[in-house]
Amino acid sequence: MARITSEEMKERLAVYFIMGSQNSERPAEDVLKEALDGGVTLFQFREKGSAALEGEEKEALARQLQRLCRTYGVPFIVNDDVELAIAIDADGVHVGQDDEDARRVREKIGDKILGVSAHNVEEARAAIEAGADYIGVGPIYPTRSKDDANEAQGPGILRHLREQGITIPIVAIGGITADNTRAVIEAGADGVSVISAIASAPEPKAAAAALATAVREANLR
Ligand SMILES: Nc1nc(C(F)(F)F)ncc1COP(=O)(O)OP(=O)(O)O
Ligand SMILES: [Mg+2]
Repeated sequence: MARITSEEMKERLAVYFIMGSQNSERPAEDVLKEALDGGVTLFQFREKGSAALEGEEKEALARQLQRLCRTYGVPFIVNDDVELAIAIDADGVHVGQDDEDARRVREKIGDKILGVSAHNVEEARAAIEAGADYIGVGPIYPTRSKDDANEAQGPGILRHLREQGITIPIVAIGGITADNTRAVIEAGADGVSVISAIASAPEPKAAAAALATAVREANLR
């Protein structure tokens, strides 16, 4: 299997749903199915928080959600846990600045998708050097989904990265909704990643569809 192309990566980043067992009162599988029906293009399993599953329970949930994504042809990305991603043959991993070194992760995962969090030009350039296929930039707006999140940066960081010649596929993260999606796409993001905008929505399918429409319309401008 070859590395994903930049063009396909950008398409996959359009509506990037992220969740784990702690992000909804409902079973994760039910929420994910509705999100996939609504048009989610990429999924990240992010199992974090004080009551996060561990060990066999975490792997069992990962495999369950991976199976669901496979039926929709949507790539399955694992957050932080590189060993789990390899054990279940996930489609990729996402690591942040405080996780395993991205260069080391690239060596371990071969051609799988590698996503890296970046907050500035230096971190973006380092991620590219390390072999990232995309970078997650944010939090763009205040978020309640990550208790150790940095200060919200606003869409300006996206514009700044593009002005500094960063051309790697970028997904915006942090407080993203269908209402602010146009601003982040116009500022230079290729897609949006969300947790609560879908996982906490009364209708995850409609929420995913609204995000997909907002990204599509912003790209037409
Ligand atoms: N999980 C993420 N996914 C993305 C993605 F690009 F995929 F949208 N961007 C950023 C993060 C944040 O990654 P990190 O800084 O390690 O914190 P955590 O492990 O708590 O998520
Ligand atoms: Mg992390």
